[in-house]
Amino acid sequence: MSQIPQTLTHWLIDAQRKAGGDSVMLQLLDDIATACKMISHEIAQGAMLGNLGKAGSENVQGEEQKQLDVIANDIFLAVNAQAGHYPAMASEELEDVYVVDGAAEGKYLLLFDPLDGSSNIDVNVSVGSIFSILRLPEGADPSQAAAFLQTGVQQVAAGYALYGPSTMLVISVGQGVHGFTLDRNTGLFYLTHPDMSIPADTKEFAINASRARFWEAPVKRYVDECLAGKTGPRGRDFNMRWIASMVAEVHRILTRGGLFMYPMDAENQAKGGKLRLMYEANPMSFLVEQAGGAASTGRQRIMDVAPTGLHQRISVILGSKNEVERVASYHAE
Ligand SMILES: O=P(O)(O)OC[C@H]1O[C@](O)(COP(=O)(O)O)[C@@H](O)[C@@H]1O
Ligand SMILES: [Mg+2]
Ligand SMILES: [Mg+2]
Repeated sequence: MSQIPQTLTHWLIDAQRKAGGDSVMLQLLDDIATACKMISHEIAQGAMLGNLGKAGSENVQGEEQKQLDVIANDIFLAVNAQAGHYPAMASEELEDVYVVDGAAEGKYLLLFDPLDGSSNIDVNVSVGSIFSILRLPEGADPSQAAAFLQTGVQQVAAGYALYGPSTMLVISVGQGVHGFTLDRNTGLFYLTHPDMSIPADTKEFAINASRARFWEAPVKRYVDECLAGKTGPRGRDFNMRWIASMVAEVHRILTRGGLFMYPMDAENQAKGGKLRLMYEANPMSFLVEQAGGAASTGRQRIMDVAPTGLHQRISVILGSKNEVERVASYHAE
């Protein structure tokens, strides 16, 4: 009989047995998986459910919301509120902390980007969801943003769902990075990518090159050197990608290596960058470091940044370790 891969549930039970302690993390990740399956279903229907297009509203950051941004946000809130483990949650789509009724005893906090890369939704290109789980600090008031403002190194789990040609859930509880693929027939996630790891070297980078005129000198230098190819200072040809969906870019890097940059530049400097620290940069940095890669602002390790706001933006340079270190060294010069 052919071997059936391990289901997410069995993998979580195993992981909990090995780590000891209670089964809370198992329940938390199982709920995340349920929410992601529901979102995956909505997305897979494409135009059939009339869910594509604008919602006619803006989020807290003044960005236009798509209907699916709102739907995915509602699903994440509803599914993860049920078990009562989170007294509060925070989302890209909500200005303030969302307090969960009847969950005052909960010991964890959930932050999420319910739909990442949502500009891709109407053109049927991969999108994702990103999440970060923190402990509620002893004595902290979960209804206040201050309870959430912890450094990335304090995350207890993080991950993303990728809604691509197949739907995948990629998670880390601090013991490596593991990828699960959704089987639509059984509705179960199966372990297909155990121990994902990022090679230290790469010949592929990702950046939105339309912003080149705004780049700081170290970023411009790095990209120019890559583009110079074999006859340039790097002595080899590089390939470039830009999907405009961070989940899809990070997934590629976890699969075959690479460098991803959305740096602070002259145009986004006043905001601190484009990507959000708490529910984009930190969870992705946690995964990337767990897979042997690195994640930096260019000037400091992302997961050491002391956050000042729920929706804080930050410069992001992550992926294959030697390339991240090279860009950081250009910033230091
Ligand atoms: O359109 P740009 O400037 O290339 O930005 C793309 C980036 O913006 C994001 O889409 C931001 O995510 P949201 O869709 O959650 O706002 C990233 O996923 C992606 O890397
Ligand atoms: Mg996003
Ligand atoms: Mg989003």
